[in-house]
Amino acid sequence: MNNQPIGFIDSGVGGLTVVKEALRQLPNESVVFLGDQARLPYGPRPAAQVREFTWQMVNFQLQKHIKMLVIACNTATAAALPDVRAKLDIPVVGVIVPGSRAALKATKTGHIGVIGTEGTVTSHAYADTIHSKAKQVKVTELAAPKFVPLVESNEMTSPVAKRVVAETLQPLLHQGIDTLVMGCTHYPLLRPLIQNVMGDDVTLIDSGAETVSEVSMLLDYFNLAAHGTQPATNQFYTTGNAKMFDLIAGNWLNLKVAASRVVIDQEPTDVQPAALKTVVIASKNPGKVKELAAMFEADGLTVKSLADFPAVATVPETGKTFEENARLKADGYAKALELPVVADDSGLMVDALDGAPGVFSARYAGQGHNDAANNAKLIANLADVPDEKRTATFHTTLVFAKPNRPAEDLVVAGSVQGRITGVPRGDNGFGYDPYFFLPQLGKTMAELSQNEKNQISHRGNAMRALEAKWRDWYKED
Ligand SMILES: O=P(O)(O)OP(=O)(O)OP(=O)(O)OC[C@H]1O[C@@H](n2cnc3c(O)ncnc32)[C@H](O)[C@@H]1O
Ligand SMILES: [Mg+2]
Repeated sequence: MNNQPIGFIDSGVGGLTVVKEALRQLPNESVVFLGDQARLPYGPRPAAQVREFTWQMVNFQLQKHIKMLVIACNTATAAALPDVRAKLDIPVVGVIVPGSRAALKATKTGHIGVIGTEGTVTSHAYADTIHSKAKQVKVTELAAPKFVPLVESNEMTSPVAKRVVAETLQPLLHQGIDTLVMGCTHYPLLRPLIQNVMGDDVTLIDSGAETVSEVSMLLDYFNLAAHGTQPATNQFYTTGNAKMFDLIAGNWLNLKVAASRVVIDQEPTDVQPAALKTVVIASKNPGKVKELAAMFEADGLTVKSLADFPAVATVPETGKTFEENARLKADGYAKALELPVVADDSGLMVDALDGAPGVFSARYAGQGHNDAANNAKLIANLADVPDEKRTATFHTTLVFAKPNRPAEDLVVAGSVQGRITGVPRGDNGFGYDPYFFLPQLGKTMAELSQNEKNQISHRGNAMRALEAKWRDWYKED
């Protein structure tokens, strides 16, 4: 009997699929989980580097006095399990043998498919393990390098994920494969998509979940199981972004965790692949988010908005200018989320109303304000103003902020002139768009497509100013 925790390590959040199964099957056991999100994905890295990183995680876990170690990562298991097992005097469990065993049990056709990272697939760890037990079984291995970035950027159900999964798995179809090993602990988070492409006749093997049965057996064999007399305690650590970690754990695994960020290597880590970089558009206005997202997505960044972070406290817009408010929002949310943030403060300035509603554009109608009420108030206030005096300007200030470094904010602005009509036109856009008439086009802003609006709008102009500068600014560190 032993109340010390079991250590779990992975390159990212994928290993949590194993932890979740452990919490279910072994509720008395305490868990220490460490994900090396700052350096994922491990898949494309050389085996020697994966081994080095794995040892850094192992050393962190040893300081937590673990009684058993689970390498909840296929890439790390393939690269480092024999080495780690040889040097530690506690039991060390990998995910490849349990996954292989379960696949052998499930297959009837004798043809097993294995999907994994490049590292796992080129090591042939699954094929070798399966063949060491049953030579006649056919094994087809396929690398799915795009899956881990999808999961780590919280894109599990997006149309992109659907397309990537369908395209990746094509080579495995119509070959007589009746069992498919999800040879990466991130993949169970894509399980519905994978099952959908492979068809209901194919049995999916969750190698991580299978591993927990092995852990359970070893606890008994070595007489290491917890007493169950005191409540289990679970600790979660990441080398990356703790908020993102908690979000994925909560949304997808229903695990309420509050991860802590830790540093396990003293050397500065190398740059994360662009696909894993995230920028948050700190706005609650879906119209704005839609207009701003395209620019960053085109650069391969993952774009989030405040809708992805429902728990974050709203930053009050107490500034007197667009810039003050945009800075408040950008700095406030960047600090709270520990991520790069773009904030937009914008509004309509009507000359006949001395620049109103200005920074109060969103709240013009007061309590219970919304677009319709704001527009109604605007039109009422302009009732006696003749057409030629109804000139107005839309303005946007954009502020790009890095976490905890407000002094380095990147600030740009853009505007567009027009006239406030009496009769609304068009269904596109948002806010005051149906009343904002562009004489040169003979249309209101709401009669333009998204693309057309971006070409002439205040936000489009500000985005072009940002476009010219942000990459250099973003790279500086
Ligand atoms: O603060 P966030 O969460 O970003 O969202 P918000 O809608 O409150 O945004 P602001 O505080 O910057 O207020 C801007 C208001 O100005 C108006 N507005 C800004 N850009 C507009 C556009 O492109 N078309 C129409 N109305 C716009 C609209 O009423 C917005 O609610
Ligand atoms: Mg606002």
